[in-house]
Amino acid sequence: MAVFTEVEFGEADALVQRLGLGPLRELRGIEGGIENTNYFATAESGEFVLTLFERLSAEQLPYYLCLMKHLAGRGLPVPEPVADPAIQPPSGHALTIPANAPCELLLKVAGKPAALVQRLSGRSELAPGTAHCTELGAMLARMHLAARDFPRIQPNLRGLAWWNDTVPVVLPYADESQAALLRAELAYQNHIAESSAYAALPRGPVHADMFRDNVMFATGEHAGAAPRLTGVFDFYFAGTDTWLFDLAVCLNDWAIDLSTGEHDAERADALLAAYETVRPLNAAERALLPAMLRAAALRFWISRLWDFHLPREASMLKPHDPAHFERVLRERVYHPHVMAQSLEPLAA
Ligand SMILES: Nc1ncnc2c1ncn2[C@@H]1O[C@H](COP(=O)(O)OP(=O)(O)O)[C@@H](O)[C@H]1O
Ligand SMILES: N[C@@H](CCOP(=O)(O)O)C(=O)O
Repeated sequence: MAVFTEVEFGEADALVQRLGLGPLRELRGIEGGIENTNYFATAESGEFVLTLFERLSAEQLPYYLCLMKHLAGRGLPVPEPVADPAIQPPSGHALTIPANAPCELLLKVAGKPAALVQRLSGRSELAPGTAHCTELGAMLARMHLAARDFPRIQPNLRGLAWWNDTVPVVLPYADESQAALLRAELAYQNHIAESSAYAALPRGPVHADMFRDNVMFATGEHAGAAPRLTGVFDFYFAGTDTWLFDLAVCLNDWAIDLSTGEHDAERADALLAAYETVRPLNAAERALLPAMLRAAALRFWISRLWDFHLPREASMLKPHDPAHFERVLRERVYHPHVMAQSLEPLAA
């Protein structure tokens, strides 16, 4: 469970009343999550999630919150943040908004930057089948397209620069074989990032952490009904990056056997085919998919090593297992062609 900062009921009540949502009825710390403090907040006018940001700064947050609002406005199942009526949204032409321009969605609670977002319905499916992967793949592609005209730009803060900074920090905790793999993979990813094929990849705002536990499906529908995706949350690792990296993050979580780290071809096929019904991959993306699957595995191996060996204080905390992404990375390095048969031949 992760509540790094305790919030007084009275302070949360004053906030929801100021935002015009009526009195607060209940405030409950949320289990799960490792980055931020989260509470379910039930107010007279509805159900919300109150998030206090523990690592991200007030300069970085407008990008995430405005992206959520942008996507919700385009009909994507994303929690819409509640605006503070006391803050003027930036004016001017949408294309000119700097990433850190003042944002009416950014609040302050217990001295920390915070947001209050709509609570989504549904439940995460931690053992997804092909039908869940189909829903996910189509939604991911729709999200990429819907974010194309989002007017702020902010790099993926857990991208290559962060990997280069953080690998030396975690190396002292790695054994010889792990250290060799971390160094070799980092060198490989730096090499890929300098290639012309990489420069040709389409990019835009991406979620970059769309794991099983950050997606919800409808509950209570009749037995045998096809799964229906009802929400995606936790946009706080989002950033401007390649769409292919985002797809690779999903494949490495939704289409992997969690006990072995092995590729699951059926689920991968379903996810990729659904993605391509909305947005077919181009030739550069097809060529670099194996490299991006490795990049996505490396990214989460590093962050898990970092969280595991350099933990923060928390009154409720459940760390993720770094060894899982070490296994996934080894699988991706040893079996680079597993996705080849999932890619439909390019139309002539
Ligand atoms: N908008 C939302 N609607 C419903 N539940 C949410 C929402 N946001 C977060 N949650 C719940 O809170 C938990 C932790 O949120 P998460 O964003 O993953 O935390 P962290 O940012 O710390 O990783 C999720 O597993 C989910 O149960
Ligand atoms: N999904 C990442 C870490 C972030 O955790 P989340 O609970 O915020 O999704 C991982 O599994 O390492």
